[in-house]
Amino acid sequence: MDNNSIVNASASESERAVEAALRPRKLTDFIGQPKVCEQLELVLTAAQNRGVSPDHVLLAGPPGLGKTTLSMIIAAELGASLRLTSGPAIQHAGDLAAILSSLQEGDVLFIDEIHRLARTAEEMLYLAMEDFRVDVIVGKGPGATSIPLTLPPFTVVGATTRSGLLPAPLRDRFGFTAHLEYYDAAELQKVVERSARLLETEIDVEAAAEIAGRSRGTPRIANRLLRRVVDFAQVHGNGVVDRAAAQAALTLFEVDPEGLDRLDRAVLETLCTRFNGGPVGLTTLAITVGEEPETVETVAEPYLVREGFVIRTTRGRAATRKAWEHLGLIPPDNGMF
Ligand SMILES: Nc1ncnc2c1ncn2[C@@H]1O[C@H](COP(=O)(O)OP(=O)(O)OP(=O)(O)O)[C@@H](O)[C@H]1O
Repeated sequence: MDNNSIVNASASESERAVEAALRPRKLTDFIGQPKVCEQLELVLTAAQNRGVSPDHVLLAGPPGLGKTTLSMIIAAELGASLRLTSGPAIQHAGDLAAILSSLQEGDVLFIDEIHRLARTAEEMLYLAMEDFRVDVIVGKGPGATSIPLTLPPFTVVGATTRSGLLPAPLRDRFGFTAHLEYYDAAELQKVVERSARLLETEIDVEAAAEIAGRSRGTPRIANRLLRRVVDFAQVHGNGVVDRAAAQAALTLFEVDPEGLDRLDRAVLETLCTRFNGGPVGLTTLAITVGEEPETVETVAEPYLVREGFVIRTTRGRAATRKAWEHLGLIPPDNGMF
């Protein structure tokens, strides 16, 4: 088990290319996140009515919930050009200066993983966002001079999975921050049904619900599971996705009805059967499972804790009653429950 897991919320570059076909292009096609959509629509419409570029927008939330999609929708709704970059792609302030100085009036600049910008670039960005100005350094050493360059008005859309890591001065430059939440099962079912339509695949309601229920609140995972289910239905059936095909495909890929995969279940089984439910330290748990502590902590644990299968205590990780019941085991009568 590694980051290539079918239920990993992050995507590789090649997967992003496949995903592009499934992105909603308008705010009205964007499923879920009703508060964010309503707020965003207001911000964009008000700016358009005034004939100005909207405030800078920060999109905060876990991977795979639609931050890149929303940035594209913002540009499309404004009829603006979109420039895409990311924190890790900007190694030096000069890289950012080159992008900023090429912006046209009204452009939308999307900066993914904005919390990973280099410090010098961050400082340049404050100034550009606040005063639409960038100081370009010409020359090197003692002869270097700084030439102020005025930029046309533009809108930065920043995306971050870790808004807590953003320095306050940068956070303050965003006039509007949208917090994306995990999707509920009904919303994910709509995502699956919409994607199936785009993939020209027939899917019944039960199958869409089955996939949605195993998608960990994340559209990216829903779309990935759907692609595997479609493969299964095409290879083993007539291409129509029904509940039996969905269940068989997801069993084959070891994603259970709660969306747990092989590593998640191995962690729970180890906790319950080897350590009587814990608490047990992370390192001991990871060694017993045969994984690196970091993998257990960053890949399996967040979802297990979020869904109430595991709790973190000062003495280590412990299984909850829900974990025992999920594995079909009887919780011990040790006063923990
Ligand atoms: N609300 C939605 N409705 C329909 N599809 C969605 C929605 N949100 C996301 N998706 C789909 O999920 C996939 C991932 O979305 P996106 O790339 O926008 O996520 P992200 O939050 O930017 O992820 P990351 O943080 O990893 O960059 C895309 O294929 C997109 O079409």
